[in-house]
Amino acid sequence: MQGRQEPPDELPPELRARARPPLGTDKARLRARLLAQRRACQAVANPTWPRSAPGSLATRILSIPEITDARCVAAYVGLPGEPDLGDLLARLLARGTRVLLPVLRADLDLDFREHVGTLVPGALGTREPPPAAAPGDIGEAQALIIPALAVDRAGRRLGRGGGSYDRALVRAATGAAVIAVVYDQELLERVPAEPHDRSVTIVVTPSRTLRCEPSDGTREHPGPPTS
Ligand SMILES: Nc1nc2c(c(=O)[nH]1)N(C=O)[C@@H](CNc1ccc(C(=O)N[C@@H](CCC(=O)O)C(=O)O)cc1)CN2
Ligand SMILES: Nc1ncnc2c1ncn2[C@@H]1O[C@H](COP(=O)(O)OP(=O)(O)OP(=O)(O)O)[C@@H](O)[C@H]1O
Repeated sequence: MQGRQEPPDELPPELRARARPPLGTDKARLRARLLAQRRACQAVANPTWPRSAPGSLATRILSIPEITDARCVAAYVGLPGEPDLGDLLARLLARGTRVLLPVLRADLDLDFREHVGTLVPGALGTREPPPAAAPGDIGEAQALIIPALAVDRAGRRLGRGGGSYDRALVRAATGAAVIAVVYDQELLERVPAEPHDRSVTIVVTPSRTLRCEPSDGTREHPGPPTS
C-alpha cells in the first residue's frame, strides 16, 4: 500500500470531530459495527467476505445503462477498506466520459473538480484532483457513483457520518442516477434514516446490481456475464 502523505490543508479539529460523530444513536452504533467489520475483514483473508475479482466492480458499474449514457459522471476515489473500484476512473476517462471527483470542504460539504488523471492528498485521508483541475458542479452529472457503509433495498444510505453526501446530493440534477457501492454484507434489511438523508437509486456490490424501489424492494439488474 502507498504511504499516506499528510494533507496540506487538514480540517480544523472541531470539523474532524464532526466527521466522526459520537456513539449513541442507532446510526452511530451501526456505523461503528460496519467499520469494525471492514477492519476485521481487511486484517485477515476471510473467505466469507466476498471480494470482487480485480476489475469486476468496475465492469459491473460500467455496464449500468445510466453510466453508459452519461456524458458526465461524479465518482470518488476509494479509501482503504472500501470495495475496490479498480480502474473504474481510468476506464470512464478512456470512454470519453467527463469525471468529477469530490473535494472535502472544511464545512464537510463537497466541492467537485474534474478528474485529470492525477490526485493529491485531501483532508481525512481522502485523495482529490489537484487545485489546478477545473472546478465542476455535481449538478452537471447525469450519474453519480458514491461511497456508503450500508444501503437497504429502499435506497436508504448510511455514510461515514459527516453528512457530506447528504449536503452535496441536494445539488444533484433531478433524475440523476445515484449509485452506491458496498460489499454484499452491507446491503441490509433496513438502514436507519433521518429527514436530511438522501437516498440512492441503484446499489452495486461485488456480486449484484440492484435497483432500489422505495416502497417494495428492489429489482435485479442484469450485470455483465460472470465467470
Ligand atoms: N472514498 C470516499 N471518499 C469520500 C467519502 C467516503 O466515505 N469515501 N466521504 C463521505 O462522506 C467524504 C469524506 N469523508 C470522510 C469522513 C471521515 C473519514 C474518516 O473517518 N477517516 C479516517 C482517517 C482520517 C485521517 O486519515 O485523518 C478516520 O478518521 O479514522 C474519511 C472521510 C468525501 N469523500
Ligand atoms: N443538507 C444538510 N445540510 C446541513 N447539514 C446536514 C445536511 N445533511 C446532513 N447534515 C448534517 O450531517 C450530519 C451527519 O449526517 P448523517 O449521519 O446522515 O451522515 P452520512 O450520510 O452517514 O455521512 P456522509 O454523507 O458524509 O457519508 C447530520 O446530523 C446533520 O447535522
